[in-house]
Amino acid sequence: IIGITAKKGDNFSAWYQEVVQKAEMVEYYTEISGFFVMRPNTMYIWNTIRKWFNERIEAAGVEECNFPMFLSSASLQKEKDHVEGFAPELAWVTKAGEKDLEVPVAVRPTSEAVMYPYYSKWIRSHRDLPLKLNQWVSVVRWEAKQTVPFLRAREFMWQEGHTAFVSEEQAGKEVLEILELYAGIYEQLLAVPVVRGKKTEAEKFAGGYYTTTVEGYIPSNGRGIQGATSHCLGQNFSKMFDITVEDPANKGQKIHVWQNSWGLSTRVIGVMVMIHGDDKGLVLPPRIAKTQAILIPVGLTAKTTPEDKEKHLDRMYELLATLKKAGVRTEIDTREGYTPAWKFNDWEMKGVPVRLEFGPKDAAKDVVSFARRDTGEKGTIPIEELTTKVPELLETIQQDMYNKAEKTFREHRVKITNWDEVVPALDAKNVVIIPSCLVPACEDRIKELTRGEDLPEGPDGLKVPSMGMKSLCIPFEQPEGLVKGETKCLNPECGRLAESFCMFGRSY
Ligand SMILES: O=C1CCCN[C@@H]1CCCn1cnc2cc(F)c(Cl)cc2c1=O
Ligand SMILES: [Mg+2]
Repeated sequence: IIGITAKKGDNFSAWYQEVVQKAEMVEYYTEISGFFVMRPNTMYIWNTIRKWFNERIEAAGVEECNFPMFLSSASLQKEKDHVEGFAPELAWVTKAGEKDLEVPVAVRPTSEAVMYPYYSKWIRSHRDLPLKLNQWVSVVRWEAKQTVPFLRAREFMWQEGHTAFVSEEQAGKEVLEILELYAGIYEQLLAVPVVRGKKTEAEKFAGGYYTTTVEGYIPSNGRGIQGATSHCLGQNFSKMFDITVEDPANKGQKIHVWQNSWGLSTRVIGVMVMIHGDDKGLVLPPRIAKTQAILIPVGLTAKTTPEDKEKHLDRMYELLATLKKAGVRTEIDTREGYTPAWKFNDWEMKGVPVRLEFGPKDAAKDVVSFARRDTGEKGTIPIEELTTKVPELLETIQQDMYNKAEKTFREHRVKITNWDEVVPALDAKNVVIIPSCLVPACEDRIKELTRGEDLPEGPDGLKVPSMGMKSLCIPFEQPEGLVKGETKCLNPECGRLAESFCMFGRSY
């Protein structure tokens, strides 16, 4: 049988793996585990994101570059303090052909160590600032954990932006501008709501000064997920890599530049699949759908004469041309030997937002029958209104998908000021927002205190997460009710004063 066999509600991970393969988005690269083939349906989405993002960062003065994919252990040494935690993820090339390399080289897991020696060479005077470069590449991190398509892979595509400024203020301003673009990719293209905030000291990028983040929520398992990050690196890397300019204020003095780095990866596609998909398969937000509408002939039977069939199909090709001219990415499915029902299933599995059925009865009434993929709603559209009604319908679907996901996230983001309500809230698939002292040791203790009892292996090894909760971010949008100097950190064993409300959750 075609279609998805796993049910999203009872075996989420099996459902997810089935959907991304049967919707022809990825193949598992069975030769080497942890790697995936990105197919055209995925690349269309990634390229739509890339166009949208590039347009906006170019307008902000960011230029494109492409640095080598290998880095030397010497340059890695410069950032050894925070790299040691990552060392197990580094992939090394030690041989060329039969010969050992004099000096092994590492495959880039991120490109600071590759790029910043050149930032040091290029940036001499404050007139060389701001320097703003971005590259669209893939990186390798030899993950030890179980890999999952899009969400955790040993090689993934991303963009990494690396910028340098003369002052903390200029850097700080850009960090937030980029973060807002990341939120835009999620909310405007992928119809996925995100919470904007700052990572705690425990969760930030250790090599940086502070990390801002957009955090998503997966209703199926109640987990939080990091969506993309925009870091202010402060002067940490300019001190490691000697990136300085003359101080215009007083000669002979050097200023270490203030830097940012920001990245968004193909993980965003996995988040979109998990949130919008259903038991029929993928549900694509129209703005990123390669095919927005699929025209399917119906009502043509053995009794239909060849002339009538040809006349009918000719009319459908006219509809196809009309819709394409109106800017609707439309295809027509005239495959012989497959029933309309089979075709409906196939295109539903691939997540096409709108199905357009056209049969002799529709032709007689000069209408086209439509079916929405997201809600299943059906109806008819007069043919002369197609070029306005179908684009409108696609925009309605885009907004409805976002609003539905936003409501779900909002309803599962609960403010809690009584510790005893925390674990029940997590077990009810919520993320929580609690008063927190933001101290790393307190977070570690909270993780231990909130481990659920290990649920028995669910069906087919689906373990509902019972791990403890991690801090996800300190939301820029703070709830009411925290009185500085009075409200306590919610961790009953802590006793410190609360600094901010902090969002915590079981997470990826
Ligand atoms: O997150 C981003 C956005 C784009 C540019 N980079 C930053 C920081 C990346 C942190 N990070 C993340 N993962 C890493 C893995 C590694 F194996 C090594 Cl050696 C280093 C790192 C590492 O520094
Ligand atoms: Mg990692």
